[in-house]
Amino acid sequence: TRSTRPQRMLKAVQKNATKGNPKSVISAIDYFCKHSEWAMNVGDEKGSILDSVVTEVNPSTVLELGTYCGYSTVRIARLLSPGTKLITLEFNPANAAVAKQIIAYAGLQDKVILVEGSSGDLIPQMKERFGITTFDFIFLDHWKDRYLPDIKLFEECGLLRKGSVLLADNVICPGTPEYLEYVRKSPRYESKYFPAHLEYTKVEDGLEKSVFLG
Ligand SMILES: Nc1ncnc2c1ncn2[C@@H]1O[C@H](/C=C/CNC(=O)c2cc([N+](=O)[O-])cc(O)c2O)[C@@H](O)[C@H]1O
Ligand SMILES: [Mg+2]
Repeated sequence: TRSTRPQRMLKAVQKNATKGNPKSVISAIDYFCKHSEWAMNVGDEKGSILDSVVTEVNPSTVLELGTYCGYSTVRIARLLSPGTKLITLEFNPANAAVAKQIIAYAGLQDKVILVEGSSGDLIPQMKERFGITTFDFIFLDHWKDRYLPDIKLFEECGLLRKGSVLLADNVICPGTPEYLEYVRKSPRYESKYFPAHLEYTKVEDGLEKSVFLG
């Protein structure tokens, strides 16, 4: 049977990137998406904004919703201080399998805990399964209609503290209007929009950074 796009992306990484070199893995995926097949990675332009926010926050506890092929997982994990791990949630086993291999190719497997399952089920388990009290940094990049229910779940589960940073991809395209309205209107968040473009295109998109005020 024909291969899948994530499988072809993995092949491109294995062919064009250098094992153990996260930067080369990121470049190989961006090249694949620009010259072979578009894929829904956060991409290089928004990825640079992601990098700057992760560097600024320098988080000790990190969660990513929607691993997909692991592109943003690699971007984030390569910037974490020694001993810090990021938890990433992915409910599609085929995508998780590809992401696992891409993360390992980058040499970042010791900095990543990839959990198969849905955010709705797993978020309430974070404390007991991973000994998390609160998250310093959360990257939302999963199904867009899950952003709002999941941020409310974070509040209900007491997983946010004063200063927790949530960074959401695609708030313009495909768009997350209900989430955007919530974080911009709620007195419990200080929100800021970072304009950019939909990965590998000229279509407007951007990231919304929301700081929990406690
Ligand atoms: N609740 C959940 N728990 C765990 N994993 C979950 C999940 N919901 C989705 N996922 C996984 O996250 C990925 C989906 C991302 C949706 N992004 C998108 O739909 C998307 C679309 C465009 N686009 O159409 O231009 C551009 C983008 O940057 C995008 O992120 C898939 O791998 C899916 O299996
Ligand atoms: Mg996205």
